[in-house]
Amino acid sequence: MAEQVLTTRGLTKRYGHALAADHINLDLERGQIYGLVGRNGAGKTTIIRMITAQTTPTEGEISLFGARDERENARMRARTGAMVETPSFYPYLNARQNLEYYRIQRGIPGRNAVDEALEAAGLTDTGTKPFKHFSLGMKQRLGLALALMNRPDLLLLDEPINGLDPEGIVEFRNLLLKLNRDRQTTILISSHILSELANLATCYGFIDHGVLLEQISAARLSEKCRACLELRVDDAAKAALVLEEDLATRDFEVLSPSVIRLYSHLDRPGEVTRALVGAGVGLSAVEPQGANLEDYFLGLIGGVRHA
Ligand SMILES: Nc1ncnc2c1ncn2[C@@H]1O[C@H](COP(=O)(O)OP(=O)(O)OP(=O)(O)O)[C@@H](O)[C@H]1O
Repeated sequence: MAEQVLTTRGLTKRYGHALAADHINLDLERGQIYGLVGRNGAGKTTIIRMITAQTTPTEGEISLFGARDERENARMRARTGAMVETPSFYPYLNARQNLEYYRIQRGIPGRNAVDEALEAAGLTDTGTKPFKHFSLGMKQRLGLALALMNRPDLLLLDEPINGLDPEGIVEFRNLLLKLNRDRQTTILISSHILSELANLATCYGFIDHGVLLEQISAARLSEKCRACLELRVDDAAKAALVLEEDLATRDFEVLSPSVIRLYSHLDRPGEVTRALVGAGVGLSAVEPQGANLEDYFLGLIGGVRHA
């Protein structure tokens, strides 16, 4: 069985009457990259801050690496690294000097921790350049390096991609994929833009108004977002037979006795209509469908995107 890295049950945070996180149940297994997706103010930061113990939950439980109580959790937190707010770095110090400062402050043994972290964050060639001259992408990578200095097994990243240009996003994504592959680091990463996490997350949790609306694997999500023709028929079993025998396709799903999703013949709806009607199937609609990832998320929260 895969190792359970993080479990939350009923995790709740209340600020006055407002529920920032409402009974959140998360399950992260070793090696997963979990994308926590929600609009600004949905509750992502609050959840991450409860996991890192920067904020106390109003109610609910957290278990890191199978810990059974808060004392064990406190020990297990040494196996985590987090980047929640952009850390404050010294503007006149370079990447290495900034990390060395934090290494000593946090009591992390071994000077090679700094070199390893710089390497893992793709920052080995910044030389003597002071932090104040770093691009946003470099700043974010230094934040990542800091979170990696203790070689964490669980990495918690709050909106690390926010504001990066497309090239910066790809670079950051590749760094995380490499960490995940080489060290089996489990990653929880939040974003308000679902597509930023595409090709990265292996599992998604969609959050809105503090509520975790859905957890879904990346494979299942891309299946759900696959382009198709939705056929509304009077007899799905009979229609399925026609698709198999007359159109020689099995690439469809019967959703209900009257709805079929056909993933082939996308550019030939006329052919599909002729075959079904010709075989006596009552056909009331043939509709091209296929949400992209962002549409799926918006459909789920039922709202308009907020900037
Ligand atoms: N310290 C606080 N006091 C009062 N309300 C807070 C506090 N921190 C967060 N909130 C509220 O809790 C809700 C969730 O905020 P949170 O920062 O967790 O959302 P988020 O999804 O991380 O959004 P963002 O990306 O904008 O930070 C918001 O309505 C926010 O105003």
